[in-house]
Amino acid sequence: MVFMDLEWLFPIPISVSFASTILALAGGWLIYLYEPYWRVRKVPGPPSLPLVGHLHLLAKHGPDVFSVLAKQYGPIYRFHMGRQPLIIVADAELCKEVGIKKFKDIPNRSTPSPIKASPLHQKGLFFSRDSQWSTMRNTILSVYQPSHLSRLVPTMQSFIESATQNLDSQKEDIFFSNLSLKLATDVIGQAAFGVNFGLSQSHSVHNESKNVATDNKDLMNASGSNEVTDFINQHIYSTTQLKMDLSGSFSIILGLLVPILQEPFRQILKRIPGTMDWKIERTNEKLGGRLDEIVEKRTKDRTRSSKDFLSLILNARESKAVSENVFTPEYISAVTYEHLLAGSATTSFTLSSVVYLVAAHPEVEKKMLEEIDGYGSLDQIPTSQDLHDKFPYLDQVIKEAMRFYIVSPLVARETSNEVEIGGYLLPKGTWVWLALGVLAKDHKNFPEPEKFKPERFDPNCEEMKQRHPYAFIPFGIGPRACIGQKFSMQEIKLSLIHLYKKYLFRHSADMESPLELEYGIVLNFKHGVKFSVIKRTEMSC
Ligand code: HEM
Repeated sequence: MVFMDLEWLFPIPISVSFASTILALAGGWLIYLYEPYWRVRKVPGPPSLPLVGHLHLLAKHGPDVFSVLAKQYGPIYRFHMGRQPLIIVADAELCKEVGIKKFKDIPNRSTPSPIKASPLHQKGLFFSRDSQWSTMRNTILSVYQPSHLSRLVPTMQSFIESATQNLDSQKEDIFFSNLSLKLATDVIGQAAFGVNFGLSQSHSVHNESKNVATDNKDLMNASGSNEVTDFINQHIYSTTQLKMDLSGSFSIILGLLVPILQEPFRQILKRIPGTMDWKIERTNEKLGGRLDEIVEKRTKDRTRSSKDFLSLILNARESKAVSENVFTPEYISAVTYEHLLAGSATTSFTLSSVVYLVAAHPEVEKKMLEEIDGYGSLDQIPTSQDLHDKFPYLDQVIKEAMRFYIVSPLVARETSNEVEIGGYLLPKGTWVWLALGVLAKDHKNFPEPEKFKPERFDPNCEEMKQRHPYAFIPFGIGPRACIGQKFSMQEIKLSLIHLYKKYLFRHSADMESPLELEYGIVLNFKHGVKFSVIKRTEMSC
C-alpha cells in the first residue's frame, strides 16, 4: 500500500529497495537528531524546536534565559543548544555535588562546536582531559606559587602606570573597556610569554569609536603591519569568532545544529576564500605558527630567565620535573596561548564592570577612596600581602561587581560515567553545565539581587553568614576551578588602587543605559564602556 502511494508521488517507478533506503535514512536521521534528547528526557525542560532546540529562547532573552528557565523548571533542567541537550545546574548545593563531591565522575569539560574546529584551543588546560589534564594542571600549579605571583607585582605595576598616564589630558571621554583590554593583554603577554606587546603605550584610548575587536579585524586586512600587531589581531579575531549562538561561521552553526556535518563542511569551506571558515583557518594557522616560533626560540635560548610562564614550563621540562610526553611543543604553545586568552578578556571585563558600577554609586566610591587613600602616599606600591590584607572594602566592591556582571555565566562539564545528580540518572557523555550566573542572581542567597551592594560581602554581615558557601563562585568550583584566580585578583586590585589614587570616573553621555551585554566565549559589553575622567588633585583644589 505504502509503495503504491510512493508510485503516485514519483512518476518514475521506484524500486522497493530504493524506498526502503529512503525510509531507513529518514529513520536514521530522526534517531540521530533525537538520540541525545532521549537519553536525558526525564530531566524537565521547555518544549524544543527541531534542529534549533532552545536557541530561539537564547535569542529572545539573551544570557538571562537561564534564570528565566530556572524559575520555571527548577534547579536542574534541560536546555537544547541546537541538537545538544545541556543539563543546567542552577543551585549551589547541586553545583557542589557536580564540581566537588562527584568530581571523579565529571572530571572533564564538554567541547562545544566552536572549539571542535580549533586544535589550538583544544590542547590547552581548559579542554584537555583526564590524565593529560591532571599532569598539566599539577605542573602549571607548581609555577603559580605565591612567591612567583608576588614577584610579578612590579611588572604589573609598570604596565598599569604606562597604560593610565595622562588619562585626563584630552577633552573627549575615554573608551575604558579598550584601555583595560590592552592593559590586561600586555600584562598577561609579559607574564605568559615574556613578551612586551606594547599595546597600552602605543594607542590613544580617546576618540576610538569602535571596540578593540572590530578595530583589529580592520587591521588584519591591512598589509605591512608589524609582527606584534598581527599576532594580537589574530588572537583577538580567533577569540571573538568563538560564538555560542547562531552568529558564528557556517561550520560552527552546523556544529550546533547537526554536529555530524560540521567537520566535512569545515574541510570544504576552509578552502573557499572569503568564507568565515577560511578566515578562521588562516588566522589559526598563522597564530599557531607564531606561537610555535616563540616556543622554539625560547627552547633554544640557554639564557632564558624564569620570570614568565613559558620559561617556567620549559625549565621544568628540561629538568625532567614534568614528562616530555605530556608537554610536547604543541601542548606548550596551546597552554601558553590559553593564558593570553583566559587572562585578558576576563580581567578586563571585571575592571570595566567595577569602574562602571562605582561611578554610579557615590557612597561606594567615597568609602573605597577612603580605604585607598588611607593606605599610604601616591607612590607607595602595595605588596602582594598588602593587597590581600589591607583592602577589605575594595575586596567587597570587586566581589559584588563580579556577582553583578558575572564573566562566565556558564561553566561546562561532561560526565565520564553514569552518575546521579539532583535525583536524575545522567548517562555517560551527558553535558552538565553549572549556571554560575543564575546562582549569582538568586534572591535566596542575595536579597535584592539587582542592587549593587558591596557590603553584602562583609564577612560580619548576616547576609554573608547565611549564604550558601558555593552561591558565589565566579572562578568556578573544585579541582577544575580557575587556575588564574589569584593572578587576576592581584592585577585587578593593583589597577584599581592606582587608578583611583589619581582619577575619578563618570559615565559618558555617549553610552546606552542599561549597558547591553553580548555572550561570546565570556560575557562582554556589546558597545564597550566609556567614561569622562577627572584628575583627583584638581577636584580637591
Ligand atoms: C576575572 C578573571 C577571571 C575569571 C572570572 C575566570 C573564570 C574562570 C572560570 C569560571 C573557569 C572555569 C572553572 C570551572 O570549571 O570550575 C576558569 C578556568 C580557567 N581559567 Fe580563569 N578566570 C579569570 C582569569 C584567568 C586568568 C588571569 C588566567 C590565566 C592566567 C585564567 C586561566 C584559566 C584556566 C587555564 C582555566 C582552566 C582550568 C582547568 O580546567 O583546570 N583565568 N576561569
